[in-house]
Amino acid sequence: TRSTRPQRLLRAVQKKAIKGDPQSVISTIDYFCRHSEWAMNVGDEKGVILDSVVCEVSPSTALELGTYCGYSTVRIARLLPPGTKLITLEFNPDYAAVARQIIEYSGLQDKICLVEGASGDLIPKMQELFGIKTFDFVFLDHWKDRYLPDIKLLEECQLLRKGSILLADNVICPGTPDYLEYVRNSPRYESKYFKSHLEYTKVEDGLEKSVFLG
Ligand SMILES: O=C(NCCO)c1cc(-c2ccc(F)cc2)cc(O)c1O
Ligand SMILES: [Mg+2]
Repeated sequence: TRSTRPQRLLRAVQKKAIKGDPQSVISTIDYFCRHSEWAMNVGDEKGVILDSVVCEVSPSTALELGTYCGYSTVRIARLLPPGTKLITLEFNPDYAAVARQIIEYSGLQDKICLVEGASGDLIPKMQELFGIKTFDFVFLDHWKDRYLPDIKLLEECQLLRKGSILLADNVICPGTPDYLEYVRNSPRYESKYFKSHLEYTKVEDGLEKSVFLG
């Protein structure tokens, strides 16, 4: 049967990227998605904003919701200080299987822990599974209708601390209106919008950066 889009993206990485070189994995995926087949990675334009926030926060503990093929996972992990771990959650087993191979190809597997399952089920288990007390940084890039329930869950599970940074992809396209309304109006968050474009297109999209105030 016909290969899937994630499998074709993985094949491009295995064919064109330099093994053990995260930047070449990132560049190969961006080239493939721009010139061969669009895919829903955060991409190079929004990726530069993601990089700058990760460098600014320099997190000791980081969580990504929505791995997909591992593009942003590699983008984030390549910037993390030694000894820090990025936990990434993916519901779709086919996406997770490709992401594991792309993460391994990049050589960053020791900085990344990919967990398969629903974020709503896994978030309450972060303390027991990983001994995590709080997250310094959370990147939201999964189902857009899960952004709001999942940050409320992070609050309830006391996984956010004063100064924790949330960075959300796709707040315009496909859009996360209920999440935006919440973080922009809640007294518990200070929020800022970084205008950009939907990956590999001219369509408007952007990232919302929100600081949890405790
Ligand atoms: O659903 C998304 N992510 C979760 C996957 O499990 C997602 C979708 C899109 C997108 C798709 C179709 C379109 F027409 C426009 C945007 C973009 C993204 O960056 C995304 O993260
Ligand atoms: Mg996205």
